[in-house]
Amino acid sequence: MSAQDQIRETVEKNDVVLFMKGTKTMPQCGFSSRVAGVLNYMGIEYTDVNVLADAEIRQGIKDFSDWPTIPQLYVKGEFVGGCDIVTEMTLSGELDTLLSENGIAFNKEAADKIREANG
Ligand SMILES: N[C@@H](CCC(=O)N[C@@H](CS)C(=O)NCC(=O)O)C(=O)O
Repeated sequence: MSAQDQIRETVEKNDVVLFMKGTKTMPQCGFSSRVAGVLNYMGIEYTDVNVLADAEIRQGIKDFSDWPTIPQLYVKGEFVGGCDIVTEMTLSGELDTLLSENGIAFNKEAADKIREANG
């Protein structure tokens, strides 16, 4: 299967996917660590894809989204953004809305705590 087919299948079969450097339990880059940390803290179930394990996926995900960097978050097959966008969306409450609209469970109190701590 080509890298593009593999990526498409992954984002179609899993509600929330984070393409990242390292894993959700052992991130290997500060940007990936920040996004995984938010998702972990908010108790969101997600699939992590370590792009450092596969050079074709690392390049392929940039081509797939036409976005030059990693991490990349997908919800229900749609590209959401990287670290800056996910951080902004967390602080503005837009991420809560997006998750709710897509029926993705998350811990609202934890999301509120992130906002309180960064408000
Ligand atoms: N501003 C970016 C920061 C992410 C970033 O700069 N990632 C770099 C360094 S980890 C990257 O993916 N470079 C391409 C690569 O390593 O393949 C964001 O919001 O996600």
